[in-house]
Formats: sequence, C-alpha cells, structure tokens
Amino acid sequence: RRVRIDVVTIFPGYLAPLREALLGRAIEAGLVELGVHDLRDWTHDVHQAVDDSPYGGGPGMVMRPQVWGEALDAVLAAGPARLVVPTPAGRPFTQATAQAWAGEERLVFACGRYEGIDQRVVDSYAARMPVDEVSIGDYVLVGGEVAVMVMVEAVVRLLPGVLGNPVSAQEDSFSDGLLEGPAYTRPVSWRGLDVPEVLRSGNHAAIARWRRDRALERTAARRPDLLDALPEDALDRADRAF
Ligand SMILES: COc1ccc(Cn2ccc3ccc(-c4cc(N)[nH]n4)cc32)cc1
Repeated sequence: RRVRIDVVTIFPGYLAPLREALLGRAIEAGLVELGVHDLRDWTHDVHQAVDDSPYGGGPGMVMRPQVWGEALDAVLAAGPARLVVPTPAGRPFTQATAQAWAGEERLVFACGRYEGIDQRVVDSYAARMPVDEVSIGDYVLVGGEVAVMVMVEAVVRLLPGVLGNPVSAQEDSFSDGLLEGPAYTRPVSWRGLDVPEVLRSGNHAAIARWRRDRALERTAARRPDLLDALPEDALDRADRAF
C-alpha cells in the first residue's frame, strides 16, 4: 500500500530531513511519495504576502485564506485526501491517530506560521473532506513544520516494509498501555554499572516478569495517567504490587 503525502509550507527547506535515513529510503523504495510545496508559489503580489492583521485585534498576524485556498485546491486536485492542520488548539495526535492515518491513501499537511491560518480555510475544506486540526503536545511551537515532521515519522514507520523489524501494532510501545522499561546491551559492566542479572539468566519467564515490573514502575512514576487509563483487566495480581 502506498501513501501519498503532500506538505504545504512557507519554509519547504524545513521539511528536507524527511528525505534522510529511514523515511528517505521508504521514499526511494516507493513505499511513500512525498511532495513539499512552497505556499508562496500561489501568491500573486510582488511581496508574496501570505499574512495580514487579525480581525478583532490581538498580537501577531494571521495567514490569509485566499493563498491557502489556491494552494490547497491545486494540491488536492490530484485526488481525495485527509487534510491535516497542526495547531496548538488541536485534538491530541496519538499513536492511535498515527495508526488510523497509516491506512489513508493521501495525507495533505497545511503548515501554518504566525498565529495560524484563517479559520475559514479549515471550515471550507471540512465541508468536503476529512480535516483534522491536531496538536502534537502541550507546548507552543513557532509553526506547523516540526509538528508535521513528527506526525509523518509516526505514520510512515507503521507502513509495511518501512521498518526493518516490522513492529506489529500490539507489540509497539504504548500499545499495551505501559511505558517501555530500560534497555541494555554490551558491555555487561560499564563505568561501574552492571546489566541486571536477570536479563542474562536465560530464564525467560523471569525476564518477562522483570520487564513488566520495570514498565509498571516507570509508568506509575512518570505517567500515572496511563495507569488510570488501563482497562480493568489489564493488570493481574502480580502487576498490582506497584
Ligand atoms: C497561542 O496561539 C498560537 C498559535 C500559533 C502559534 C504558532 N503556530 C503557527 C502555526 C502553528 C502550527 C502548530 C503549532 C503547534 C502545535 C503544537 N502542538 N504546538 N504548537 C504552532 C503554530 C503559536 C501560538
């Protein structure tokens, strides 16, 4: 299954890293098609203006609807797609979102800058296609480009053939609802710190138990919200020790 990803931005160079390494190889392998478009290609004035002052006042500038409309009409002319607009005010982007989008044929990302894009752009496209306004976390970025990099990486790694070791959905971290525990490799002793004995014991039941305990411990310490969200039957008696 191929996915076509288009990104519209005033900083196309910001998306260059998507063509490196793993994702770059996925593009070369034809598993993903990536198109990055400069929003200013759809301006007609000498200053290539893409922003203007906000109605109602307030700080900063807002991105003009006309330019976005022409750009998205052009990009979307290639066929139906899901339109994704990163914003601090969006619904949370989660692994479940990535899973859902990995099944899409086409994703179009609209990267805003300034204080965001005139709301009528989202409203006008939402009338004819799925439009998701999403946040990648509770912190404020300067534009949508970094958020798009995060989301594209989270989605593309789920596509068959992209990862060397295809991590099946249920094994992927965050899918058993707990955080990953600590990982170790050689040497067995490093700067006076040793690898936990159990991991070298060959006792696979004990190893599985130890890893689960470390995951529960870490989740309780760092993300108690994930523990609270676990379904009732997710923790067995041995788990409840934490
Ligand atoms: C407070 O209101 C603001 C509105 C916009 C901005 C700058 N900005 C412009 C476009 C754009 C797209 C996404 C994001 C973003 C997404 C997440 N999770 N954090 N920040 C930020 C963005 C700053 C603040």
